[in-house]
Amino acid sequence: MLRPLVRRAARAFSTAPAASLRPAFLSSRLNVFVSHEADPINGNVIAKEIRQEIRQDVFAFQQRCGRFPGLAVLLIGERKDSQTYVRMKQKACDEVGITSSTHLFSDRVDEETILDCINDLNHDSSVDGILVQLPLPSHLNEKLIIASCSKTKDVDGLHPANVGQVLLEGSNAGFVPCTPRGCIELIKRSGCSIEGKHAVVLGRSNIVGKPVSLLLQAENATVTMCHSRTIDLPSIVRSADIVVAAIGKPNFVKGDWIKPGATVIDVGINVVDDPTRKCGYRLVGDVDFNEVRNVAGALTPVPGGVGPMTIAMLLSNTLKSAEASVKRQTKAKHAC
Ligand SMILES: Nc1nc2c(c(=O)[nH]1)N[C@@H](CN(C=O)c1ccc(C(=O)N[C@@H](CCC(=O)O)C(=O)O)cc1)CN2
Ligand SMILES: [Mg+2]
Repeated sequence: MLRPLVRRAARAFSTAPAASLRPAFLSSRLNVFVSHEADPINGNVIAKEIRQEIRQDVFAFQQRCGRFPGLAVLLIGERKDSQTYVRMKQKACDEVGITSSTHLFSDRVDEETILDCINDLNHDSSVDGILVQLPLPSHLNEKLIIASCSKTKDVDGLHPANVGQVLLEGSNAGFVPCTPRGCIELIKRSGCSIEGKHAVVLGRSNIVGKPVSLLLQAENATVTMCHSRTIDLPSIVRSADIVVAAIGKPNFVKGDWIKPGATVIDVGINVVDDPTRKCGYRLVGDVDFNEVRNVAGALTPVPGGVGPMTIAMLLSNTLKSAEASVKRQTKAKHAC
């Protein structure tokens, strides 16, 4: 039976060595495989703790600087999932005291209108962060639109200058993309040290696979990046101490691919039919949770794993941007 996530969550915060370090093992005396259920890494609980920390820092910022940090989100088109994520971002901003505005556009909007809006936001001193919700309708040039956001307000960390910074600086970069940063936080807070470990990343997207590989490498993991053309994926995954799955295929990673005791981070959010539910569907990750939980040392669920961390990291990046903006203004004042 699945252990309740909330009951197990305390372990994620504990500074004591987590049970995630206690792998499934072959008992030397009995020489039998002792089955072990993975520690669920509770992203909801960890993200809530982070939001509480951010809320305190936001109010301290307001006391010091006389204003709240501001985030502007552009939502283009009618995708239900994007609408949900943008609503979640607004709610999280409200909770921590970040001022948020949402700019809605029809899915037939022309590129010029989007670029004009971004240009206005680039010059609006009450806006510290600009985020363009992805994916975009296919007629829009995603690269151009992202690159048109000021790199000093790119709280998604997707502007080419910020992508380059992650390559050069790892987690010390100005804006680290939210989902990859959330993955690293979850690994660390689950009690798993990254240094010296073999990390296998499934997927090579710009938004997750590539940056999370760089961050893991910067934390001194030995990283193998796998993708749709990788030969014999299961045997590579089997050699991993840490697996990050971001391949976009429901229940793709199976239990017998996992080294006993490994830490498994599931980035996938896939919708599958479920006639037993009123809504007719449910969300599953890229990892076959029911199989992998019997082998892994620690495992993120979907929902309630990486997703909530993405939003917590966005709030953190927005506050960071506001602080950097105030620093730049103070420096410019003193230079006069
Ligand atoms: N500009 C961006 N676009 C997109 C990003 C991004 O980081 N920047 N990431 C994803 C979507 N996303 C945020 O935008 C996101 C996805 C999922 C969640 C989340 O918390 N999911 C919940 C389940 C929610 C549900 O019930 O539907 C969970 O996993 O528990 C947050 C943010 C693509 N686009
Ligand atoms: Mg891929």
